[in-house]
Amino acid sequence: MMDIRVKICGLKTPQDIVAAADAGAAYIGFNFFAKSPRSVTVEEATALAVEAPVGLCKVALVVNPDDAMLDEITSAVPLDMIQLHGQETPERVAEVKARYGLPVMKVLGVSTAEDIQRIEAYEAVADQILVDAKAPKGAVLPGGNGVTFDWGLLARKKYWRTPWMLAGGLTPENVAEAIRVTGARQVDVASGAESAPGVKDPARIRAFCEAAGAPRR
Ligand SMILES: O=C(O)c1ccccc1N[C@@H]1O[C@H](COP(=O)(O)O)[C@@H](O)[C@H]1O
Repeated sequence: MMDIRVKICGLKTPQDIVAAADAGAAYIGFNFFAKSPRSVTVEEATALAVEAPVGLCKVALVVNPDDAMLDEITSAVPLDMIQLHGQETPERVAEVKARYGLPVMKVLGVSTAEDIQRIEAYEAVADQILVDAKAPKGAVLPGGNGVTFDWGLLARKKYWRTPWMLAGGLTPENVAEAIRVTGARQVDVASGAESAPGVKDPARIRAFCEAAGAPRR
């Protein structure tokens, strides 16, 4: 069986990074959305990223960032990928890729079949697509809400032009079923690996990676 690549998102402490690396995660995410309980400052992310084990893909999660914000983050934090988690257009995705020379993962929220069609326009420009649940109406956060969507919608998308990752309410308890239904080879978790909002739980990180089928360390 092929290994699944896991992203643990919203890491805030050196212990979180050790737990993710030991559990076999392939990606770690630093969240720069200030309203999130998982957010870190540029200084905090820099300190975490410089100590992260070589080989872990370090991802900056940003929401509708302007160039000034991205300039500040990318000039300080050693990063491997930018995750655009807002309403960025395909043109903006291409612009960010060209300006910063980093792979870009564009997030698209899904709740209906039409949302799946919207993905196509981004496959031509993004290096990866992250498919997340749409945020509930009135939610403060555009992601990280712990809500799932109908995974059957994704099972019907047969052809992908670019690597993609599944997110949205994934937990150690449901991730194996989500992978089975969608055929995802990469999965992402934020709240499902926590004991309280913004507090990662090493046991849940380990359980998530094991249930997903991440390579054992
Ligand atoms: O995690 C957050 O707080 C967050 C805030 C703003 C945008 C995105 C955010 N998280 C991303 O959303 C997915 C799904 O989260 P969850 O697992 O349902 O809690 C997560 O993997 C992050 O990439």
